[in-house]
Amino acid sequence: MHSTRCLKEPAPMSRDALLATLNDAVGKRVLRPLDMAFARFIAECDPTASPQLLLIAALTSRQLGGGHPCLNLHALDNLADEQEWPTAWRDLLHAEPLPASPLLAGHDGLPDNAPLVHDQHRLYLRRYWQYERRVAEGIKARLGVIALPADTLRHELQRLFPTPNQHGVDWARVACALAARSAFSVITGGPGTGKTTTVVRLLGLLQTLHLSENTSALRIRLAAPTGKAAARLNASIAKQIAKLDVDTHVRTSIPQEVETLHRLLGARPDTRRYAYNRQHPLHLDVLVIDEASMIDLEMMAAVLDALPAHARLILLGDKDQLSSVEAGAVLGDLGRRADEAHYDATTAAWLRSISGDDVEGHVTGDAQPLDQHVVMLRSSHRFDATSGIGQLAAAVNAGDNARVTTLLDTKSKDVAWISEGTTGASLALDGNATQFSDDASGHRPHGFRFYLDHLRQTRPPDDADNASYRQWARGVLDAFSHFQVLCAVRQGPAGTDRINRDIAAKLLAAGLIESDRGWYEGRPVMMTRNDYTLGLMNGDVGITLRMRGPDGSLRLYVAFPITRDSPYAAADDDNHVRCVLPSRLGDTETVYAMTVHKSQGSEFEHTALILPDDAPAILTRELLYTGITRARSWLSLISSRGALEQALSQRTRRYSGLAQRLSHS
Ligand SMILES: Nc1ncnc2c1ncn2[C@@H]1O[C@H](COP(=O)(O)OP(=O)(O)OP(=O)(O)O)[C@@H](O)[C@H]1O
Repeated sequence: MHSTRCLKEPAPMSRDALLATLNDAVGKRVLRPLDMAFARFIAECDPTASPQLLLIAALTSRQLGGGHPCLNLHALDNLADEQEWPTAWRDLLHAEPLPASPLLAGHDGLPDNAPLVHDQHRLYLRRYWQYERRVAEGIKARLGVIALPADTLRHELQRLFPTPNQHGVDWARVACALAARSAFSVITGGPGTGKTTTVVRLLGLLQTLHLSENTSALRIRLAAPTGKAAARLNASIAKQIAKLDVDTHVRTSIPQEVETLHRLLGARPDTRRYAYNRQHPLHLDVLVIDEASMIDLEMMAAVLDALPAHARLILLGDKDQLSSVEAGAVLGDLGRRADEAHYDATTAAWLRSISGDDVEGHVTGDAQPLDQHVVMLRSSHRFDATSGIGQLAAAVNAGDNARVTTLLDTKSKDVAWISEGTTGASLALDGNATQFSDDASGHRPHGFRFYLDHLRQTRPPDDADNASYRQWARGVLDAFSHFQVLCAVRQGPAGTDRINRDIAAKLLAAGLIESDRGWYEGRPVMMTRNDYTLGLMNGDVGITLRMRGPDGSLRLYVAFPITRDSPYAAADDDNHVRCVLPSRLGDTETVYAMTVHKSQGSEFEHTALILPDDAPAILTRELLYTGITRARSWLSLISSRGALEQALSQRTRRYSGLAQRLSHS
């Protein structure tokens, strides 16, 4: 469509006729009611606004619903096909130039009250244009090189990486070296590639370098986008700090507490504003954010706004995972060139002299400043060469259909493929254990019977104290987190709604739960919205348990795991459980099965991933990869061959201008 844009006149169409097509599109779910409302708002604000302007307003708004911060005018053809736009719109969109209107600002953002901004070949709602610019500016301001004492750096790197690397370049060492000399770095890699281990070494290095010249330590904060991800990093970081070979005062100056980004920034109920911002920056020198693939554009803008100018930002995450639920694909944009690395000759020479790593094979002529701040960790220490999960994840990432098929057709110790005959609910009780080859260690995957048996077998006596009940609740929550069913969609025969109902019915029939409706003991629920009053966030998972109330009676409560930094974490209680009456919980849903999107930031010993046959558009390589990599020890994949092939053949694409803004820094 772009190639012909300047050749045609817009097809005549009245505003009313256009608004009628928008209305139709809402009926067909091509547009959201919100997009229609935005077009109407533009029509009301500017009685002269052309039909073309109203249409691009609706489409730009619609893009946000699909996670794109902008409407890419160079991709109109693709979008029209993907999103099934009516043909009546196509002619209108061919018109060039875009109509002049006080409601449409240029790339300088003027007029500054215009709700739409046209920058290069992209159209934005102003708020998202501002976020993107602020993110780009915040990152660009940190792309300089920090001068470091070379001898000390060399010596400390040798101390942190004492064993010579057998496989050429030690990417963890490269990550530490490059991140040490800059205020912005991205460390990306798949599951178990050593991101946490590397960042702990990096923090040890930064703190050692700093303390060699200063008396007070660097103020370091660790954060993650969700409570689950924060809790996971909390557990792994503590282990890695204990192993770190640095002086004791350096080790004790590295924090172990990981907080959620919302809490770090001081989120306030019912507002998008945070307590920490440009006017009131955070009190820190180094900020590490894990699971950065989950950070959307708006959140990243808020983080960069709140970061003091001198502070370093280190992002950890897996660039190949699904992007954030909200608009933007920040880590994907930042890491899009990470596979090849694209270092320049200066970076390569510096690395050779400092860490001894030879990255010559990753030097390219088109190296960009951002590339010098991105390192990809390339081998998994969690999945060995025989691990089905590890090999499958790699083959999916590469889109290698033949390899995926070979791997799935071979019986393995940790992957079972069920291509027909079950919807997934039937394996939910016992976890499909018979489908896996024997594990030499005797470990077996479990299903939901595991936590429900645990619930019954470890229940405290009626007269037990509150602490015993909380300890019990923690144990049940831990047992529940062993197994999770993941679906690609919510609706349809393989969607979470249906699978949750089916699983509850099976558990009821097996006598494992007392009801499959309303609130019953054992019911797992997920928060579907942030509740700042209760200190619970969208995505938090709790389990309904009969527990002791303040009046001593036993009642149903929902027990949620909370992070140590939560205001509800009792100092005298290591169980970190928050118990809430079901009647106080607003939006929740049953969560034997959750969507892959919601599972980001979590891992389960055994994951059952169900792909639908009736929702091909949703199936992408990133979704499949994200679902597979939620499994730590066992994966049951329930999918037809067709659904798998569909997922492998499609990529998730987010239209954004961030990469381009950063490419000419
Ligand atoms: N260079 C290494 N050599 C050997 N083992 C390592 C190395 N780096 C990390 N490990 C081990 O591999 C495991 C995974 O490491 P780590 O938790 O740092 O990876 P990650 O990328 O952060 O994982 P996740 O996917 O859970 O975020 C840990 O047990 C860690 O001790």
